[in-house]
Amino acid sequence: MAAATEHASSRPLISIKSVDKIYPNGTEALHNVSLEIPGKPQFVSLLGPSGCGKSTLLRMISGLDRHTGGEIEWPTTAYDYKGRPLAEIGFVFQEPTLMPWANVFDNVYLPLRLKRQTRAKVHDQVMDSLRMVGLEKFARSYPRELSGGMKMRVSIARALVTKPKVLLMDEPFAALDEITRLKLNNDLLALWEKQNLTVIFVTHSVFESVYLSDRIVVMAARPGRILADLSIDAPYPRTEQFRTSSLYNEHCRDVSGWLKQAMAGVEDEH
Ligand SMILES: Nc1ncnc2c1ncn2[C@@H]1O[C@H](COP(=O)(O)OP(=O)(O)OP(=O)(O)O)[C@@H](O)[C@H]1O
Repeated sequence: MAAATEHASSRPLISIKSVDKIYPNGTEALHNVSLEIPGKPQFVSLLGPSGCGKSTLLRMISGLDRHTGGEIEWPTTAYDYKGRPLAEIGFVFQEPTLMPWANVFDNVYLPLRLKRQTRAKVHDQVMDSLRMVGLEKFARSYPRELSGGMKMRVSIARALVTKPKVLLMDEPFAALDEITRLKLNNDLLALWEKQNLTVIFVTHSVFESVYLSDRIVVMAARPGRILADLSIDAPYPRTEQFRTSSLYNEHCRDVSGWLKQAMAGVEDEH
C-alpha cells in the first residue's frame, strides 16, 4: 500500500503535452504548450502579457473548454464519461461572482448543493472553509455588506469547500487595492502551505508572481506559448522580509527580463 502511494505521488498530477487551442474564429490561442504539474504540491504562476493564452490554458486544464490538439492527462485521476478529470478542482475568477441574494454561508455551500449534499450534513465543512479564510463570523452576511477583499475570500472559500487538489486562480486579486492585495497574497500562501494544495495562478504582475510562487511559467502571445519555466528558490514561509530582500529583487529582475522578451516576442537566448 505504501509502495502504491509512493508510486502515485511520483507521477505527475497534470501532464500537458503539445496542446494547441484554435478558437472557432481562427485565433490560435495556444500553440504546442507542454507543461508538467507534479504530484507534490507547487505554487505555479502563469505570467505573460495580455492575450498570451493564460486564461485559455487554465480553462483547458479545468475541462471548462476543450483543446484542439495535443493531450491533457491526469495520470492519477479517473475521468467522467465526457473525458473530464474527476479530480476536485477549485476555480477562482477575477470577479468574486457571488450570488447577491444568498448569504455568505449559502454562497460557499453552492458547490456542495450542486452535488446534492444537504445543508445540515455539510454545515461543518462549509464553516471550516469559512474559517480558513477568516470569515466564520460573517456566515449570515450578504455580499453587499462585504468589502472587495472579503468577497474574494468568500470566493476562495467556495472554491476550497470541496477540498480540491488543485486551485486554479485567474487574476484573482487584480481588481483589489494594493493593501488588500498584499494581505490576500499572505493569506493565500498560508492556506497553500497548510492544505497540501497545488495552485495555478494567473497574473500580469512580476512582483506578485515572484512573491507567491515556487515556479513561474512565462508565456508569450501570437500564438500563445511557453517562453520560460523558472523556479523561484526562496524558502517558505515568505514574509515582508522576503519582499524587501535582495534575493526577491534578483528574481524580480530576472523574471522582468523574461517578461520583456515575451512582450517583444523575442525568443533569443536569455
Ligand atoms: N472564446 C474566444 N473566442 C475567440 N478568441 C478567444 C476566445 N477567448 C480568448 N480568445 C483569444 O485567445 C487569445 C488568448 O486569450 P486569453 O484570454 O487566454 O489570454 P490571456 O493571456 O488570459 O489574456 P488577459 O491577460 O488579457 O486575460 C486572445 O487573442 C483572445 O482574444
